[in-house]
Amino acid sequence: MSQTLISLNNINLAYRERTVLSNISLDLNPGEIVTLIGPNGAGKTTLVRIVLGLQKPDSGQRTIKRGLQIGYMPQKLYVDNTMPLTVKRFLSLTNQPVSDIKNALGRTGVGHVINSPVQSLSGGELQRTLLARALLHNPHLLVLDEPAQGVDVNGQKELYHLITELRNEQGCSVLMVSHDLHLVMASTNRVVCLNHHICCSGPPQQVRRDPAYHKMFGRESDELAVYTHHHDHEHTVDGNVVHKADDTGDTP
Ligand SMILES: Nc1ncnc2c1ncn2[C@@H]1O[C@H](COP(=O)(O)OP(=O)(O)OP(=O)(O)O)[C@@H](O)[C@H]1O
Repeated sequence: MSQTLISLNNINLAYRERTVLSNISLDLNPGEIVTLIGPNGAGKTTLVRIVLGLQKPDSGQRTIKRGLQIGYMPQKLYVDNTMPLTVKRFLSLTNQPVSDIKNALGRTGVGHVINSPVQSLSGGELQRTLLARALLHNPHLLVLDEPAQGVDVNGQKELYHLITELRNEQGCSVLMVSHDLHLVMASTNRVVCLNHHICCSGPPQQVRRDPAYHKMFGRESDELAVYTHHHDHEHTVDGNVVHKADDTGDTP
């Protein structure tokens, strides 16, 4: 993996015998924006935690390029409402100089919130503050877990556009989790559809025509894509794969 930033090979993980991740192999390459999509409980955050090295898989290998800097934007931020915490103080916990904090907030479009309490931020301001925090580490890889949550549709488009701009400026790679393929289409090089295992992956235009993608997102996805094959497997409620008895083998 000379060029690859992080490589996952045959990752498996179960919680109390419930399969959460099955046979996941994934390479993250320089400069790529990779979007992980999948239904609630599909294992996206768990996979992100494995990528970050915060969670150990039951089996499989994670290989990381030496010296790789990762900036992480978590899905949720828990801040005690009784604890006074300004954005400046919150970002100072990264031990970065105030000038860098100001620059990062300015770059994500929220320089004006530097002295505001974190608890008072709007959904969009909070997401941009968390993005600024991830940028403070000058990352080679930005890992963003649902970066546009709590943001209205126009704000989401702007945020995904900003993520692409940051990738272009900084030359970093991006791994992000999203539920909205139609919104991330323009900002993504590769989509990985996860439902405990990788159901399909590829450029967004290809994935949105994939029957596995339709199977996963149901009627909502019908407006976006056209069936060309049939899906070769079903999922039980606990996410395990059951191959169809009459499968003819024309898998996507
Ligand atoms: N520490 C844990 N102990 C037991 N089960 C867990 C643990 N962490 C996650 N799980 C379970 O693993 C499954 C996958 O969770 P995960 O958070 O990775 O899904 P997700 O795809 O990110 O979901 P969402 O889209 O709702 O955020 C869920 O059923 C969850 O309840």
